[in-house]
Amino acid sequence: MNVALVIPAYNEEERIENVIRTAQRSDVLSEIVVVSDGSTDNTVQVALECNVQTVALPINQGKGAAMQYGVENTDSEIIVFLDADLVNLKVEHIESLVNPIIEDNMDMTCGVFQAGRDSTDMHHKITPWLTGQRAAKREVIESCTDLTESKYGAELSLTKKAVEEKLKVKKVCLKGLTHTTKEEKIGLVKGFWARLKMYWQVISYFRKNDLKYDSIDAVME
Ligand SMILES: O=c1ccn([C@@H]2O[C@H](COP(=O)(O)OP(=O)(O)O)[C@@H](O)[C@H]2O)c(=O)[nH]1
Ligand SMILES: O=C(O)[C@@H](COP(=O)(O)O)O[C@H]1O[C@H](CO)[C@@H](O)[C@H](O)[C@H]1O
Repeated sequence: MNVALVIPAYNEEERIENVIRTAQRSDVLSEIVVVSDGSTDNTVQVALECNVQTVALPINQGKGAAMQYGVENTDSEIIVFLDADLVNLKVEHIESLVNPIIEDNMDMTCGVFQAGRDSTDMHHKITPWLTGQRAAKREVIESCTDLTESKYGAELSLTKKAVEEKLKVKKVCLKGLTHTTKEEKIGLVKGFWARLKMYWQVISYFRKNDLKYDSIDAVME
C-alpha cells in the first residue's frame, strides 16, 4: 500500500526542512507532498531544495484547502498529514501513525503530543481531536467534502466523519513531539490574533454542523 505524507505549509521556511528531512528517512512513506498555501516567504524553494514534490496555491486559502490540494496531488491509498512546524519529529512518530492502518486495519489515527512541552501537551490533552498529526485511508479523507471551506476546521471535519461512520480510530501518543506556536512564529500580538481566528474557525465549524462536544471527544478515548 502506498503512503503519502502531505504537509500543508504557510510561511514555514524556517521550520519545514526539519520535518521533510526526518520524513525522508522513513521507510513507510512512498512520497512526500508539500503544499505551500500562498506562502510569501521561501517555503517553496526550501521544499524544492529538499527534492520533494511541491505544489503551491497562489494565495493563502487556509489549512483545509492546503490539505485538500495535497490529497488531489497524490494517488496513495493512505495519507498522513503532518504540520510543517513540528519540533523533535522522529521517524518512529510517522511509523506509529501509519502502522495501525496497514497492520490493524484502522481507518484513522490521531497523534497527540506527550512529553514535548507543557503548553502544547496541554492543548492536545484538552482538544486531542484538533490534532494536525494524523493518518487515514484515502476514502475517508475523500468523503470529507468540506475540507477546503472549513480552514482550521478541517481536523474537525475528519473527526466528524469518524463519529458519523463509526470509523476505527486509534489515538497515538507522540512522545517528545511539540510544535512552534503562532506567537513564537509571528510575535505575541499577531500570534494571538491568529490564534483567535483559528479558534473562531473551529467554533464556526462546530456550530454550522451542529456538532456535540461529547461525541467528538468520545472518538479520542
Ligand atoms: O492558512 C494556513 C494556516 C496554516 N497552515 C499550515 O497548517 C499547519 C498548522 O497550522 P498552525 O501552525 O498555524 O497551527 P497550530 O499548530 O499553531 O495550531 C502548519 O503547517 C501551517 O503552516 C496552512 O497551510 N495554511
Ligand atoms: O493544539 C491546538 O490547540 C492548536 C493550537 O496549537 P498552539 O496553541 O499553536 O500550540 O493546534 C491544533 O489545532 C489546529 C486547528 O484544528 C490544527 O490545525 C493544528 O494542526 C493543531 O496542532
